[in-house]
Amino acid sequence: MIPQQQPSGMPFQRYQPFAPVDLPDRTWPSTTITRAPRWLSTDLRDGNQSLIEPMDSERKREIFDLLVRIGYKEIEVGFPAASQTDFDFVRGLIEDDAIPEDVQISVLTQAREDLIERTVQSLVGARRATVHLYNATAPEFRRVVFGVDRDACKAIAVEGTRHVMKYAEQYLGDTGYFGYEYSPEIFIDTELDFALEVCEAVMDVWQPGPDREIILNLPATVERATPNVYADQIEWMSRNLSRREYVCLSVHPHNDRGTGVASAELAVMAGADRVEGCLFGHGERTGNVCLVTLGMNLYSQGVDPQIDFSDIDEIRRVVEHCTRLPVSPRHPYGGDLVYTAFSGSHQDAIKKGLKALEADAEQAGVPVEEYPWKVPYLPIDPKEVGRTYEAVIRVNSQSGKGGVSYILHRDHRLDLPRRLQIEFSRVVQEFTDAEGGEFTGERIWEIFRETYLTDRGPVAVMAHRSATEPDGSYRVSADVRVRGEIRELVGTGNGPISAFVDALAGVGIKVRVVDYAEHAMSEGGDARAAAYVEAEVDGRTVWGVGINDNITTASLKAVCSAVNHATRG
Ligand SMILES: CC(=O)SCCNC(=O)CCNC(=O)[C@H](O)C(C)(C)COP(=O)(O)OP(=O)(O)OC[C@H]1O[C@@H](n2cnc3c(N)ncnc32)[C@H](O)[C@@H]1OP(=O)(O)O
Ligand SMILES: CC(C)C(=O)C(=O)O
Repeated sequence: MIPQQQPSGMPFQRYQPFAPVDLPDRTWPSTTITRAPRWLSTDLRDGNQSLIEPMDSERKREIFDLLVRIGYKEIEVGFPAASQTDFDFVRGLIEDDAIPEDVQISVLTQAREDLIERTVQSLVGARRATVHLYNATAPEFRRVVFGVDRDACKAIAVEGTRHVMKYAEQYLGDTGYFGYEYSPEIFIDTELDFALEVCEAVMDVWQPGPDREIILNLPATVERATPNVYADQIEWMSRNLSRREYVCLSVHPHNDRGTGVASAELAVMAGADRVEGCLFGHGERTGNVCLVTLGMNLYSQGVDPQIDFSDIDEIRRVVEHCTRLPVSPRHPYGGDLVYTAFSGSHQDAIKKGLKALEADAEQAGVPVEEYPWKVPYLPIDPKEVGRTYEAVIRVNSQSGKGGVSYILHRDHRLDLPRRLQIEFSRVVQEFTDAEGGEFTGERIWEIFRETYLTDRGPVAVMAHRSATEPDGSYRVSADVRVRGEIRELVGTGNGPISAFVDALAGVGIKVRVVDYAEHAMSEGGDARAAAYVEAEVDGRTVWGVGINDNITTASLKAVCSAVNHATRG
């Protein structure tokens, strides 16, 4: 019988479903994103305002320099009217000439005249700057926070815009490029017709036109709907706004439902031109949408994100240092574990995928790093964000032969035959089950050596000489330590292995070779070689391994290894 779910007992009835948008002819579901939107980083504002310990000027500057270095062109640098630290930081950027010519800084303010004046004052001398004004427009905020009706709420936005223009003229004049951004805060909960009405009224004051854009930013201040609803809202606004060609339609998703990235992506499909967010999703509560994930999602679809994430760990280090908050090891693209497979079937597929990629690239005559990436379980090539393949496959009790043999190949260039992979992974499994935790490459190598490359056991070959007899048979004479005593053993066969097996039979050690493989471990004449022998010894079928500069020596060692392995059990 299928198990029946039980009522949770939690008071879910207190919550209402989000009302959908009536947009039956929506077009966004059938669009695709073919180029990066404009990005605005608000790490230094929304990101900073939500830290346990807000950044000091040094940390803010470190983030600013990082953002510039990796390619962000629009950076919200603070809320200058909020504190002397924020004000001084903006002044420092301008006075130190730290803002490249092609970077536009922006600053946020409430729609309060004194705050607007101070905000504009912070920008004196800036080459390119935007004032970003906001007021909440949602019904609950009109009622509870501001105690205003629709008209009074709209008037706050309109008056605020006038004040921005007045003080910009007074303090900034024509000294640089001055931009304006307006956000109906809590847009996601605002009636669409009212959001439109407020934005239109703001535009009537700002008068956007050629070379005078307005940024209208429609925030999901608290993400409360599924991403498709946000997309509908954005498409509706995009369709209904007048002067659309002069409007940069911007979105500002938060991540309260854990769908901030999806909301941003669907919003771009629905017509948004610009996305505001933070590196690694810092920001109020669950954070702003993560700019790293958005950028790398585009990258993984073959679209240039216009941001350089090639040293993702450096980006993460700076962000962790400045925010004093860790990035989760599971964070898309930048987390420590996101390119790592522990489980057997994943490791197996990755190992095969990497091998196939190399082979396909070689066949196509293209360097592997230029060949179209297609490796199971890895959406992108970790090397492109500065990771190596070292961390891709890691071994614990969930791992199988694929992972173990991958590590032996990666670290020691050993290509274990399939049945040896199976045998050795069982050996490793016994250790991982008993000891728990992760097994490093060194630990796996130690177990491999203890299992196959030790001389512990009844036989060890010390030296050998061989010759081809007149009848074409092969003759081996070998100095062998047999049960603690050095003996010279002689045997014949159709090759060195069968001759050596014949020699061992002379001292009562019965070996039947079932399978054999060998390969060079590196290229060139002086390459070391690995030999693998699967042999039946005393009724047990086991593998032995020999490694030596000389392939014959490696083969004889592999036979001894099988004997010793079988005897030790
Ligand atoms: C969604 C967002 O992230 S918005 C950005 C939020 N970020 C911040 O608030 C960080 C910086 N803020 C601050 O440091 C402070 O809020 C300051 C310095 C700007 C203002 O401080 P205070 O004057 O003490 O006001 P306070 O912070 O309590 O703000 C609430 C007042 O501002 C009003 N208000 C809030 N937002 C706005 C707005 N966008 N436009 C106009 N008035 C606003 C409220 O109605 C309230 O007014 P009341 O006191 O008359 O009831
Ligand atoms: C000021 C606005 C854009 C904001 O931060 C939000 O709504 O989350």
